[in-house]
Amino acid sequence: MEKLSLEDHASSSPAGVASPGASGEEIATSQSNTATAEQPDTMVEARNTSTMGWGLFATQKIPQGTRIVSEEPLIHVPDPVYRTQLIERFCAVALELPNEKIVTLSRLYCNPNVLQKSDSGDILEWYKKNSVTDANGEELKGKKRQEHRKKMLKWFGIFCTNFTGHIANKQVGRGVYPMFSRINHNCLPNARYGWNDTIQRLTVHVNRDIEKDEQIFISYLPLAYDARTKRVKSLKENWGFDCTCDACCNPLSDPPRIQMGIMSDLLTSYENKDDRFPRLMNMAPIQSREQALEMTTQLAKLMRSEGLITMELVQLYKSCSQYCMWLENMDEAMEYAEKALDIERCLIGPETQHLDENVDGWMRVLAGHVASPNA
Ligand SMILES: C[S@@+](CC[C@H](N)C(=O)[O-])C[C@H]1O[C@@H](n2cnc3c(N)ncnc32)[C@H](O)[C@@H]1O
Repeated sequence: MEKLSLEDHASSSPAGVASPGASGEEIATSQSNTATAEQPDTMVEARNTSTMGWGLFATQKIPQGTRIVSEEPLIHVPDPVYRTQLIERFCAVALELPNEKIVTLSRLYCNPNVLQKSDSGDILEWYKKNSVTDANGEELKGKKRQEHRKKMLKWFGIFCTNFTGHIANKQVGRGVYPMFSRINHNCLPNARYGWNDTIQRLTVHVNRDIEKDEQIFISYLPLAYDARTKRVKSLKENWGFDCTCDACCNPLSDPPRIQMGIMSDLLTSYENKDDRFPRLMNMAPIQSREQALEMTTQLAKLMRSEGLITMELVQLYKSCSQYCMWLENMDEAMEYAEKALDIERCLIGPETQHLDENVDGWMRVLAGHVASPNA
């Protein structure tokens, strides 16, 4: 794989600091982690940090593109239509979980902000309609039933704090993963996560070389281009913390992100043949494939110089490749496709059959076009 040249913007937290974490409980991550051939279970471990509760740390140097986590869900809840349905489904699934899984779940962090006022009442309603039994099959009554209900509310809070979307066994749902749940946020993440439908696992890959004892970070936010104030607000509202990452503390990191956002919106306007955004911004719209190629190349360059190695970058290189093909520059089309493939492999690994438009598929289209250019 081509070495992606990145500036090292890593923010690392002190390793092994003995101070109370968000959850304040000891965990043995190597037990909860499902190791695979690609994932030695010694490569990363959860450690307490001084400011972020638990975090995931590298126990050794890790080369860029390495899969550091590959997990099956601890719990899977089918996607609901509304909140009450989520609670009903969660309670039903949680009740069936084997004890060791409940123990693992209950050790994870619970962000108190995630629970809504109505949740406690909705759980009470569920308990009114359903019988709950103990390990011997005897129905829980009175105080025991009440205690169980309180625990259920806590487990639900933990679930809401840590779940991520997935498609387990062809069913769209939400899953909690023990190792993944310990990864903190950074607006300049050094890792990327995603559900891999091909191998039916949640995977995390590092997007640059990682030093021993460095903390692993993902981004909790969907878009890298958002400005600092927007990111800080969203993280506070949804995850309950004040982001103090380098990008949020340094006002100079804002102009490139804002610039990237504008470039991305201009490109979207061109692709959608909708000039409202450039008119609103009083900017010249993109008018030709040559201009679109130029702007996409610049945007990709800016992302790389900022250290943002994300799936957006894969899409940008793929678009560059597409524009080059339309402009009948097949050599460059292939070069951009290879760059896209390099980054896709780095962030997902080779198992990408589940993606509708993976780069392998695009390369086959390119090869077909070279074989019969007028097809
Ligand atoms: C999914 S958990 C991550 C692991 C968590 N730190 C733990 O102790 O298990 C998400 C929570 O971690 C904390 N967190 C994540 N990133 C953080 C950051 N950059 N700064 C401070 N707290 C952070 C917040 O409390 C957030 O709600």
